[in-house]
Amino acid sequence: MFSVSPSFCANCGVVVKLSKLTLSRTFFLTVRNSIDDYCPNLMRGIDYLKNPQFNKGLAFTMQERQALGIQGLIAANYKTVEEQIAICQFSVDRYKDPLNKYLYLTELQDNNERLFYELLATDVQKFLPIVYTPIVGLACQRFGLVYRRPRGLFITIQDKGRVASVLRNWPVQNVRAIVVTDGERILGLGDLGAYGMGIPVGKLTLYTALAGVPPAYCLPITLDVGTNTQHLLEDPMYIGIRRKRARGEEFDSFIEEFMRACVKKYGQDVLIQFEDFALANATRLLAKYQKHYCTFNDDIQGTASVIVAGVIAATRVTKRKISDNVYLFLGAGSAGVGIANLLVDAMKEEGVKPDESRKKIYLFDVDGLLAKKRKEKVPIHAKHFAKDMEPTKNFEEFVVKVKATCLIGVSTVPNTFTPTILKQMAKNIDRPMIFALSNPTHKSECTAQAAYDHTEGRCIFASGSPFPPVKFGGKKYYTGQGNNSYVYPGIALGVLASFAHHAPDPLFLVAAKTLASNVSDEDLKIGRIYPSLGDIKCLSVKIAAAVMEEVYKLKLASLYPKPKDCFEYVLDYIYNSSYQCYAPELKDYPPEESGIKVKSIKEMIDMYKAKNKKK
Ligand SMILES: NC(=O)C1=CN([C@@H]2O[C@H](COP(=O)(O)OP(=O)(O)OC[C@H]3O[C@@H](n4cnc5c(N)ncnc54)[C@H](OP(=O)(O)O)[C@@H]3O)[C@@H](O)[C@H]2O)C=CC1
Ligand SMILES: CC(=O)C(=O)O
Ligand SMILES: [Mg+2]
Repeated sequence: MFSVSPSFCANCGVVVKLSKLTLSRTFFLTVRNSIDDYCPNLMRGIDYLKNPQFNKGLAFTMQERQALGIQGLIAANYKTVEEQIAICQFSVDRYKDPLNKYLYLTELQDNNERLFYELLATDVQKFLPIVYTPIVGLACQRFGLVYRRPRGLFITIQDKGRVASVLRNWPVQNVRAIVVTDGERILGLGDLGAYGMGIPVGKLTLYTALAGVPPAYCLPITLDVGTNTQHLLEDPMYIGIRRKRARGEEFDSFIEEFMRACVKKYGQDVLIQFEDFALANATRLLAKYQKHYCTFNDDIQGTASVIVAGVIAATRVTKRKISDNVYLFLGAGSAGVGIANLLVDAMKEEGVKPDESRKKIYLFDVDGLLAKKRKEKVPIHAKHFAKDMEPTKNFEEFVVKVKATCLIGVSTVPNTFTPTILKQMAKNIDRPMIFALSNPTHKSECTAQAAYDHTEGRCIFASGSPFPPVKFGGKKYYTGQGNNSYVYPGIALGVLASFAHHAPDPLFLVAAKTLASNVSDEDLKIGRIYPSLGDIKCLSVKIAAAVMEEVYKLKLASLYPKPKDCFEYVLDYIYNSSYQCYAPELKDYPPEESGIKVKSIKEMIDMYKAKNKKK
């Protein structure tokens, strides 16, 4: 903590008084951003209401209303943030259609950013499925309907040659993290083109909600290179350019221009997270840019990290080492091969050589087992996992043949882990591991309940999207969410806090180990191989601190000297979503009161519900 008084406005050169405020470094950075981008000397009172970074709704005190000149522009009543949260929770609950819940939260984010993040923090378990998978998938499919206020930047293939100038239109100057998609493989929903914007927006919302990355640092981008989905090209609501996808040189040179423009505008340490690109481009672009930019592919590396974490945590239940398992994948794309590669790295730490560990990993794609002799080509990114075995397309038989102990579904095809397959897994081993990772929920390879039902309740289960608790043998189990959201926000935070200029694979293994070490015995007892989402922010800070240590070890940091205590440093760095005070000099006034005395958010919601019922 340190005092800042006074500060200097980069826009107009006028000294801005932030006196008498002791500001955390985070707040300082946030305020600086705000000053740079929204010079208070240019802001009129109404702008405090219109700008989601500043807006507090009825939580503006009378002193603030007078000081900012907004008295009368909002209703007279004062509401505490707790009351506002209660109203929001009540409102979300009133919507039955999940898309309306999504819309409500999006509008809140667009109107009052701090309240939005405060609300999310009250119940991550409840709100995550709305702003993220599965409902974000639905929102993407209906994005023409959902799209209202601009959020995120669209750069189209028609902007080729002018990408830098489009990037300049983004109103915030010191962006530090970009999540970019081209919309070709949105969750397991296929090519949604420009409708894919929901994904970078949702992913970056989690940067802030789960890891406290200041929202002003975050820029969601959709590279609109067309779509091959015919019904979208014919959809009158479609918001993207109407053409088939750019491929080959046209696509590659566009991406190249985009990457260079990002670094030119935001510096060499701007973090660029690739999200939901289709297989061929995802693997190729990662290989091309990984060593030259601060970039990672979440579907490949983030997913690998979270699943390896789950496998490590499960060793405490199964009493088998990572290398004691036989891994069988349904799906050999970005996620599948990413996980397989990181499993090999994890087994190396158990003293198993890569050639040996690869023998324990089998992958299937649409054309069956990745076998050297099969007539269909084995994709280049997965060649090292191809087996000297007879080709087969019979997954069910193969589960028996290799006595699989861990099934990993990343195929986008629902219900492919059939009852027969699950029963066989229970015959293969006492505690089979079942990862049904395809998103959103209706794409999952099996449900949590089916996994328990067909393995006599002996499985260890995780899914990409959340499932309700499982009932089996008179007990309730709370299965975990094997989703990259457990790690990518924390990894990004560590990379940003250390000003790393690369984000290589070892960071993802470190994150996996940190995540696994935070799974408690209680978690394992109730069937979860991941920690409760209630502690996710603290977990992200731990992951970020561990990532920072690794960044320094690998000499990738640009922040020197290295902080003495990375955990403390990260804590000090993160965004505080509490409302800020805009009239500090009047701080001594008696506190505002809303007039209704209620004790808790729950009590307030009950009150609203009771009133609503009467009507
Ligand atoms: N839980 C999580 O955190 C994450 C989940 N995912 C989910 O995993 C799924 C896959 O993602 P990703 O790997 O990026 O996608 P890709 O398109 O890269 O890979 C999909 C793979 O599945 C294979 N496949 C498709 N249909 C079948 C089938 N009927 N039988 C066997 N294999 C099949 C494809 O084979 P082919 O190439 O031959 O067509 C390909 O190998 C998505 O649903 C996504 O939402 C992804 C990332 C993170
Ligand atoms: C979770 C995720 O990144 C995906 O399904 O693509
Ligand atoms: Mg993804």
